[in-house]
Amino acid sequence: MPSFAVRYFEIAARRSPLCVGIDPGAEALERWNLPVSAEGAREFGLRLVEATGDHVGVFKPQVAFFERFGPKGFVALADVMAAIQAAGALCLSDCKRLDIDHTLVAYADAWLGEEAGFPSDAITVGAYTGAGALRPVVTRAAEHEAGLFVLVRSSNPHGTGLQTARHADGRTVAEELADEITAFNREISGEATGPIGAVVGATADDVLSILDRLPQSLILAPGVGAQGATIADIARRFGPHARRTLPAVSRGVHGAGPNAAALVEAVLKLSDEAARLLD
Ligand SMILES: O=C(O)c1cc(=O)[nH]c(=O)n1[C@@H]1O[C@H](COP(=O)(O)O)[C@@H](O)[C@H]1O
Repeated sequence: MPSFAVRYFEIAARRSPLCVGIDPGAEALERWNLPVSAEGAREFGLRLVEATGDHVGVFKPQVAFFERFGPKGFVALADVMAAIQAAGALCLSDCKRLDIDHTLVAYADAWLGEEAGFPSDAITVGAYTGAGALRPVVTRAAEHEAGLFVLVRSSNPHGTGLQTARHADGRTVAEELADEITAFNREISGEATGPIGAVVGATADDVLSILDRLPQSLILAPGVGAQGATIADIARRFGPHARRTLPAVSRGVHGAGPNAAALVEAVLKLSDEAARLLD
């Protein structure tokens, strides 16, 4: 199987570079006249994938919105993941796992590879325990041609202080993490795009020095739509790095629902902007 990056570039060219989030929060479920339950979350995900699946390259189910319903929520998540796969799209499971290396092995078992509980094309992870702690999950991702997206610069205002704090050598915490990601990617993939991507919010203004340090990473850019950023903001803020960026949109798409035609229209409008502005 080709690497996650190769699979992404292929489907982005054929369908869209957009990453559509599946976030069945209570407000979204009520808007779609669905019960706030595991069944409602399942229906929400299945309808979104059914309506837009032909046009979307990557779906990103946010695991918390399923996990909140306990075991039934996890069954619902598995059904939605199966629908994503059946639609020929990539599944980026937004589970944001984070721990010491020993425990991350169990998370890798849960999310990466055919034998995993929730086999995903890619997942999101945190790195507060240090990039070195990610090694087992990096190894697993590389073995299974899966992708990892490490949270480097978040889209929310609360992360700024922590992520832009400076080391004695002058690099910010986010820049140091970016360097470590690139070192991993070089080790695994030589000069090619590696399995380790980065999450860099579309809302942040100070990201070029981070992106310059991530030449071999795909970039997941949440914050478009409900959090106030636009695709044009990504083009402006990310500069030459925009062409390997997945703009991530959740409420900005499903807020157009539940009507299927309106969902498709929202996806096509954003996809068209992304194809024009991010290339
Ligand atoms: O990793 C993420 O996807 C993520 C990182 C981040 O810094 N900010 C952020 O909003 N996200 C996720 O991206 C999605 C954004 O949703 P919307 O604001 O509705 O488009 C949510 O699922 C968030 O959990």
